[in-house]
Amino acid sequence: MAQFARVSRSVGLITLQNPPVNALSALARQGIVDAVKRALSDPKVKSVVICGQNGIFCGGADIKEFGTNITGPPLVPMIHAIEASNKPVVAAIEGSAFGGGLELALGCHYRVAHSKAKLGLTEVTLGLLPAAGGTQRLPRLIGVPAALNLITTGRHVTAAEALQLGIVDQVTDHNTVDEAVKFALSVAGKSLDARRISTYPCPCPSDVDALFEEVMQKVRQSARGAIAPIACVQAVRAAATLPYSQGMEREQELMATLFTSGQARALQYCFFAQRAVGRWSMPSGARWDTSKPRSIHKAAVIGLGTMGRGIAVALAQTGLSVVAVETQEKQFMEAKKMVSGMMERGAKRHGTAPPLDKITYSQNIQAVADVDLVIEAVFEDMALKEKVFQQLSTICKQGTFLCTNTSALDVDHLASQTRNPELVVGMHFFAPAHVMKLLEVVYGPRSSPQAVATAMQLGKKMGKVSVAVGNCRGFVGNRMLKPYLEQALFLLEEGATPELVDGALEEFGFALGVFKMSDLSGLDVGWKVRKGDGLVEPGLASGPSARIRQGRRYSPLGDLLCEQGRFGQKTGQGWYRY
Ligand SMILES: CCCCCC/C=C/CC(=O)SCCNC(=O)CCNC(=O)[C@H](O)C(C)(C)COP(=O)(O)OP(=O)(O)OC[C@H]1O[C@@H](n2cnc3c(N)ncnc32)[C@H](O)[C@@H]1OP(=O)(O)O
Repeated sequence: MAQFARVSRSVGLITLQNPPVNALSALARQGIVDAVKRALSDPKVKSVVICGQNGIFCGGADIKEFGTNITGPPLVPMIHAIEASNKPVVAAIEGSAFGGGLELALGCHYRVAHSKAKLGLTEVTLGLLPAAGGTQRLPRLIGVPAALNLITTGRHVTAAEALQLGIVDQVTDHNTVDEAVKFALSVAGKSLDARRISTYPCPCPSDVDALFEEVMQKVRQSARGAIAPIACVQAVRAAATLPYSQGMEREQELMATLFTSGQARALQYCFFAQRAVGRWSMPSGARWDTSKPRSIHKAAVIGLGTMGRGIAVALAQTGLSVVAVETQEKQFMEAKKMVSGMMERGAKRHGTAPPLDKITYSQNIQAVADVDLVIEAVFEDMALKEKVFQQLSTICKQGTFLCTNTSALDVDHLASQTRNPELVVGMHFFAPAHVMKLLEVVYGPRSSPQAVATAMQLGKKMGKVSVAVGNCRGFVGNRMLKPYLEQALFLLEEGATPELVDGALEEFGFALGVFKMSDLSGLDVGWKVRKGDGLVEPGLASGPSARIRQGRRYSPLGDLLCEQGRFGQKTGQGWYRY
């Protein structure tokens, strides 16, 4: 799992070989330990380069090993042995160096990265902390504030930023291993005293207490119930206030509390689940690996209400040309302003230019004639959607994929309104569509594998976690949401306020409470669906009997709000007043 070779006469080249991401499994760690021993004991080897095969340095510890009886050499002593080596060790970073992979690189004396490489201590995203010395070495290398930022968020930095921060010593556009070998030759025989990060003093501001107090407050607010970011701050605090060896002890102690936590297990489950959904299949036997998607360059969005606006922004941010169609004058003018504002705010956050020129607006549905894919996002009304699909079927060029953003309606019925039902799938986004990661790709019995593959690929390109689901009322996402919404309403009937329920959910870790989320999505959509399901019975006498529908407990509170025209943010009133 790690190959050793001598190159350029005096450089020991250790190549991690554990596809697909060179994760540090027990065998890989054993391979590294053996190869390092060999390099250090070979008198012809004057310096060492560690790299990963297939253009990726290392994706970190092997997450599949977590929760199992971990065997093989542990990471911490392995990295210490590399750092303690009296021959210079250079990490050649291509692709990714994440988690334990970056910690391995921080144990090396030098780091050379390819310009396209990404680096990060990503453990926090898996409910952990960088427990192979990462919380102790990174602050010593780049300072406490920058290290806190990286470790508590797990964000990926580019090679350029890593160079600026001082994480890497050289960035190259050429062959990284060749450059690292050259580098290794140039530093052979030089003193390593100033290159062992664990021996550095931790650069620390004078008022450590105030700094950590402030950071802890910020992290508590943004982490919302997550325990790993808090432990990350505590571990970095140990780096700032304790000698290295004691800091390491603290790091291990904190990791032990996280390692078996429910949060870590859930986040790791989520990591693999998000990858598993990419391996979709259909009842016909069509699969992700046998279905070829088509490239989409130009797309259209029909209907610029709450969802349509978000979808248009998400498509434009992906770099696609977008035709945004809204036939109602008032909504059209409002949407144009809102969409531009959304793109400007997004661009400001990312320090990029807003892709305003990617969207052309029209009040005429004929404007979609030459697009590769249409996403219909008109109001949740079957008759209206039927009409739109009939029109699209005649207007669009041959082969255009026709997608619906319906949250519950029958995709197959919509397909039957078109000449080419095989081109029809659902692309169901969640509000706000330019932010939320989940995308349901809904296939009907007539959807072609290519239509599904194309929608799945487009979703991935848009940064979404795309999940292929069958065609049934509410699909999967809204079926999961239903009991959650129901229980929230029952809490109101039992005396809670929307604010109280939302507060508890947000404290638990939800980005938005259920009532705020419903106001954002629009209450009228669910109302329409409930009417379609025969659940809405206006004018019923109050009291317990009115609260049983179709044999189950039912709360009409959402319906009562909608009867008053309170549809959420878009009407200025919903569960809250705006
Ligand atoms: C007491 C114990 C002490 C331990 C102390 C040390 C602790 C260290 C903690 C860590 O290092 S935790 C791991 C940190 N690493 C990460 O967060 C990186 C996770 N991976 C990624 O972000 C991405 O996979 C990638 C590396 C950027 C590659 O992305 P890409 O889109 O190219 O491919 P994917 O589809 O995501 O992955 C391909 C394939 O590889 C599997 N995989 C990825 N990373 C790991 C990993 N670290 N361990 C095991 N398996 C990994 C992934 O599941 C995919 O597999 P599949 O079968 O094809 O689904």
